[in-house]
Amino acid sequence: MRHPVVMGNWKLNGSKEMVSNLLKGLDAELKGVEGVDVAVAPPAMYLDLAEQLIGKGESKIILGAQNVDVNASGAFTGDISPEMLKDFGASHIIIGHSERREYHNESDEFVAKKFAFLKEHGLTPVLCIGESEAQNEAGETVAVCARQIDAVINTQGVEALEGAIIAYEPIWAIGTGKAATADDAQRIHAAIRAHIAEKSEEMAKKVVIQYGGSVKPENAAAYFAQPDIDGALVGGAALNAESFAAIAKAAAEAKK
Ligand SMILES: O=C(CO)COP(=O)(O)O
Repeated sequence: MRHPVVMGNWKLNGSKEMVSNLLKGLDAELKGVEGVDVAVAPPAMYLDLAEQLIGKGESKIILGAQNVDVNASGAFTGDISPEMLKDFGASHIIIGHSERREYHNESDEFVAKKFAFLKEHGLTPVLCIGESEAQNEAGETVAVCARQIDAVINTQGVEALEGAIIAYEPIWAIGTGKAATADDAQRIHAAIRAHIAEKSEEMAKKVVIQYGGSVKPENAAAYFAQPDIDGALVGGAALNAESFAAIAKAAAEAKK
């Protein structure tokens, strides 16, 4: 049985005050909640503060980050290494988010390199995949997702997925309020799993696949009721302690 993981991607949002209020609120909301891993990915600037606050709290919130670069140290202005993320207690690292693929021209190959680098340093990659609206309308969804995953499998072997998380995020559903239906998301998740099963049935059964794209407290339970949806990667609704905790609680309830 796969353990559900609900992760909040805060994107480019936050201030010291907001991080402090959100994490304190979340700690209170999540007290006694079990059966779900809850992670947050604040902007890198706030990892230090987040690590301290999470350490003081009672809920076992997992600290994550939104990106990593592909060099360990040296003359790479502006980059952040896996060891730096580890230094602040961040373990679950989002890579390949569609916003980075689009605004920073990150290719499948570059994202796969990040994946390998995280694994090498004992960190958990949260690999985002997903199709654009045009690709969706052209019926290319599964092919796009398969290509994005194959960039990892073909260079590192299917075993590289051990312990990693895949986040299926249809681009047209991100921040639009136009969420995929639970049935459609389930169909794609099952297809992603089937694609991985072509290489390893065991890995396909084990790997956690989150859905992301306009997940809210109102629609979360419907996703988690699906057999192949193991959690969520949440944007907007993760910026509010009550709504993010409600999504985490829905996952814990559905996957009991
Ligand atoms: O991109 C997302 C999480 O990584 C989803 O964002 P929203 O939940 O705001 O649609």
